[in-house]
Amino acid sequence: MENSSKIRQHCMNDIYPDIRDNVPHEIAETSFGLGILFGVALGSIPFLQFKPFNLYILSLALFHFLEYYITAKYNPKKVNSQSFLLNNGIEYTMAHVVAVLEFLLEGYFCPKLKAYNSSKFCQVFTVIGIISVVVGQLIRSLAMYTAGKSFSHNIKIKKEKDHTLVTHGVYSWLRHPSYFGFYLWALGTQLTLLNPITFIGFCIVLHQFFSRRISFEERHLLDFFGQDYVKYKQSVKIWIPFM
Ligand SMILES: C[S@@+](CC[C@H](N)C(=O)[O-])C[C@H]1O[C@@H](n2cnc3c(N)ncnc32)[C@H](O)[C@@H]1O
Repeated sequence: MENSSKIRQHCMNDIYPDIRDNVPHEIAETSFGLGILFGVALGSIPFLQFKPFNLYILSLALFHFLEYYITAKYNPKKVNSQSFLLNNGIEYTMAHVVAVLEFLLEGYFCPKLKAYNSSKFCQVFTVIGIISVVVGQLIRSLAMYTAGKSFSHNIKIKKEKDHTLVTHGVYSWLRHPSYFGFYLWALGTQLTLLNPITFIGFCIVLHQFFSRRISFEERHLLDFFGQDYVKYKQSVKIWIPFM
């Protein structure tokens, strides 16, 4: 009884996601698909020679699931089927297609380069990659949780009523923590795959992408929050290299 009145109150406060943007069977299918991918990648680790590939698939499935889950839990008014970020632009899809191709080609022609246990060199890079993926994912998810209603996957060009300047928690030591987390996560996936070419490619593409995105986003944040954003910008760094 108490539960149902709470739910009614939430509905009245418009806290629940708009069902028209969250078609239930689509959300169920996507979550199921990501869960299957995660389960297969995890379950087949002991049987496959190229374990870095399993770790890569695990990190991809978890990343896309968490994008929707954290938005749904901490920013439910903004969640929609696109929040999985599976349609994250042609560049994102191409980057991962090229990464998989590099992995497969190098795995075929130079299998020693791809086997985690073939040398100390491979082990060190795989471990650094896994740590980067985990830390990057944690920072990204923490940023989404901390920013709450002020977070949106699309950059806002008009200030919404519930948009406040976030300067606490992870935002007090990184100015764009979700981008920093994504940057670390993405480079970590390429280190885990032991992919030298796409690692360098990701460094260049991500740097260009975030430079453009941050300067556009900050123009609007200055517009929304004026002097408060100027002060914040002066005191907290981005920490993405060369930005
Ligand atoms: C994809 S989120 C990225 C947020 C932030 N750049 C980050 O990396 O954590 C983009 C939205 O967050 C908002 N935003 C960015 N920094 C913010 C801050 N410190 N406080 C409130 N909103 C912020 C922007 O206005 C934009 O609409």
